[in-house]
Amino acid sequence: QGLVVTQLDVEPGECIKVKGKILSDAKGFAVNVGKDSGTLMLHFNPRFDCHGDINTVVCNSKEDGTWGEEDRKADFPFQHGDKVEICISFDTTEVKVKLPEAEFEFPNRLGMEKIQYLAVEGDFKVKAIKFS
Ligand SMILES: C=CCO[C@@H]1O[C@H](CO)[C@@H](O[C@@H]2O[C@H](CO)[C@H](O)[C@H](OCc3cn(Cc4cccc(/C=C/CN=C(N)N)c4)nn3)[C@H]2O)[C@H](O)[C@H]1NC(C)=O
Repeated sequence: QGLVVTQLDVEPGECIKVKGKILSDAKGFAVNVGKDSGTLMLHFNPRFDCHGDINTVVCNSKEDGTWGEEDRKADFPFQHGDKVEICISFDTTEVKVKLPEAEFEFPNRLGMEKIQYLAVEGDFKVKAIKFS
């Protein structure tokens, strides 16, 4: 189990910054934000080699424990061993994942108005978390 932060109150326009390092033999990692583990605004899941996906960012939402439709992104701006800084922000229509050289968007399917939960899972070593 990775880092889990609960009792957050992140509002639209605010930013959650996760700094860390991808393991050198990473198969995949995930950053989840939402209400709790069963209700996710965004499951941001870069896959190097897992579930049959190679170098693919898979995004999804989860409502009361049920996954939504997956959204596979074209961009894969990650490499084994990379130090990454991921900024997550949202508004009522979409959630954005900003990296220094890439940006991903995903619809705010559940119309969530605040983020109360953050979890980082898989082959990623969290160095710092910043809320701004
Ligand atoms: C083709 C067959 C049917 O279709 C597949 O059906 C699978 C099951 O539904 C989906 O997979 C599911 O997709 C979900 C998103 O939609 C979640 O990602 C879920 O994972 C949840 C989960 C998270 N976590 C923690 C975690 C997260 C990241 C890395 C690790 C560990 C790395 C291990 N490191 C090693 N070993 N070095 C661990 N555990 N489970 C995944 O199982 C596939 O996408 C889907 N594929 C396609 C093409 O449609």
